Amino acid sequence: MLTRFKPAVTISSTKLFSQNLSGCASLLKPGLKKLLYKRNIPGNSFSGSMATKTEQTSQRTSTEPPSDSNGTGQSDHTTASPSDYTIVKEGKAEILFPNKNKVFYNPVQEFNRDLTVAVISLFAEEQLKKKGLSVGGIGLEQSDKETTTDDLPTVDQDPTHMVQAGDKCQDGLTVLEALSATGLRAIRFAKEVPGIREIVANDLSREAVSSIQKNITHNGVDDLVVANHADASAFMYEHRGKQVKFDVIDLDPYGSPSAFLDSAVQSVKDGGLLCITCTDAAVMCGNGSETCWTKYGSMSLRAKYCHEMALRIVLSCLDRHANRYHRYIVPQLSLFADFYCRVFVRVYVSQAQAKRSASKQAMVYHCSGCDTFNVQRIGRIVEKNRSVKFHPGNGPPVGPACEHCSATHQIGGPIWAEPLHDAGFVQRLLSSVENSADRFNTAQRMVGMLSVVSEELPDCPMFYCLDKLASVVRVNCPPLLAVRSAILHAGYQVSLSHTCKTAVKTDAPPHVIWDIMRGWAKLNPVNPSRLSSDAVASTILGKEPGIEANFTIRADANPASRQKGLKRFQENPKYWGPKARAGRGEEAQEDRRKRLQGKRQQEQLDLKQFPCKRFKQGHCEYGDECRYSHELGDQENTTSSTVEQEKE
Ligand SMILES: C[S@@+](CC[C@H](N)C(=O)[O-])C[C@H]1O[C@@H](n2cnc3c(N)ncnc32)[C@H](O)[C@@H]1O
Ligand SMILES: [Zn+2]
Repeated sequence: MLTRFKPAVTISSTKLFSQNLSGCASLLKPGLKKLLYKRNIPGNSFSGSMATKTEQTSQRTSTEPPSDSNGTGQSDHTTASPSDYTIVKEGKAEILFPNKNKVFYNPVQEFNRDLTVAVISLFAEEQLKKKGLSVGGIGLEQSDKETTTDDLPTVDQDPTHMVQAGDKCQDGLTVLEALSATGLRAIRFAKEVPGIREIVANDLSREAVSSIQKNITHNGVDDLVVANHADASAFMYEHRGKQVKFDVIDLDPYGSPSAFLDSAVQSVKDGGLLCITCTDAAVMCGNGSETCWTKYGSMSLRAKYCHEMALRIVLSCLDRHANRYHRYIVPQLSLFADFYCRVFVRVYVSQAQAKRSASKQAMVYHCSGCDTFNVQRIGRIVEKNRSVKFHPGNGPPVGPACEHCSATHQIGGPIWAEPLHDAGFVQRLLSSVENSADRFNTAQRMVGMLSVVSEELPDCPMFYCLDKLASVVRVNCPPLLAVRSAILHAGYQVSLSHTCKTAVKTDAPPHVIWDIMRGWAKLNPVNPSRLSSDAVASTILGKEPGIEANFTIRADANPASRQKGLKRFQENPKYWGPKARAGRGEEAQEDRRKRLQGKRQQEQLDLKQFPCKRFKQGHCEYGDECRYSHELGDQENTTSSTVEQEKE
């Protein structure tokens, strides 16, 4: 059983809570009056109409600042000295971070938090517009005048209708940061997102809630942020059904969010926004597909497109959770950054729309020999006149063996096969960040990444990776622009993916891609001795191409984000990676991590300087995974020049 509602206050203050606060408030000292008023907010505002007395009491007590871990019943902010904390500044927030590492904080995730502030600001802007209010300071004032998007009314620029960050807005958003740790995110939302009515910063750890409370006071956001001590799932379940729900829920757990998804999809308002982080990317990238199955209900694959597939697995899982409650998702933005997935999705209620979800999900047939992939939708919709019929998908799209190399297929999924992003939303987000870059420390990276995202082909799940295509057929790696041009010359579309800098995302069927590689191999002949022992390469190159590839460089083959020289694919930040959980011999682990950071990678790099003997002799079964170099002679030059071009 949960113990979260166990009051940690003295009996006299608990008694006060059970009385009518407006009646007794005048008897209290001003400071205490403010504190009690604040604690009472969740019960009143989330219940919308009138919550039952029991509900109010339990919610109020759940927001009590917890006792310290030594069980004195006294919140440790009354006893701690300033030397117990390090001050961390991020955005407009200043966080007192406990030196004992009892509470979680990962500085590397600043990009994640910046992005979330930008996304929620834009979401708030769109929601408030419907209520005749406009928001200031998020870089959209100009574009608002220029574009009237969606079904939103135009808002006059009357200053009395203008909402600023930091001010409480009665018509504004209710936000739940369900796994808050220090409260950093919640406090940043309070200070940087305009149009906030209330934010609940929740955590299960007593130390964390104590830290949140301290930081709320330190930042002077008592009127906007409430600390709450509860299990996130239980708290969200309390706000499903007829209870008034949250406009925005942020989930930023240790590892997988899977345990929180069912409650999250139910406790967000119709049309509300979920912001979800997954730092268990490894399991979604094929390292433990059985674990991926237990957490997300999908099989992951070890493939070059695995980071995009990870995003699609999370979205698939979210939509399937939502469907159980006649809900469905619409992704706004889905990013793979550094070592984690971050998805922003809106959740809507509609039984009719939820029925369409099977046709938005797909299985992936991945060739174990040449990495060709085929996507198979699970459902099929036939619409005629006004009738809509739902059928199982037709398939499979492949035979028992790969038509290109004769190897067998692995089956991955289900994955989300619809677009990862809402193009309009991404465009407006990009404008907002460009026009107010000084709001964010990581603005440059945000602009670069959002620019690549805005160029991604929306209807082409997954992609090929240029170096992998080349290594499969044992040719030197063609320049990215040459392959992109060949695809365009053949009459298909092509784009990059924000998840991989050598991605070839295209609507061209696999046989066209292999024809292009055959064409490249004709221009750059492969040493026959290399082919003789490689069944995959010799099978693919043994077929005559159906089309003649044209590698003449086209101007439209160079994406705008690349021409502009934007910061699109950043190097891993220092000490990157998911941080260890708080309070578990953390210091030692952290030190160890810093000591070892990059060491293994360095060792790998060192070995990569030596040519692989097996590869030289014609066959290395380790392929891309080999610790030694497979880049020999002229190959080396072409590959590095491709990378150089990418860096330009
Ligand atoms: C990764 S940290 C959150 C970091 C924070 N969002 C940030 O940006 O700095 C995860 C937090 O979730 C809390 N937590 C873990 N399980 C929980 C649960 N079931 N309910 C509520 N909080 C939980 C942990 O105590 C920890 O503080
Ligand atoms: Zn194959």
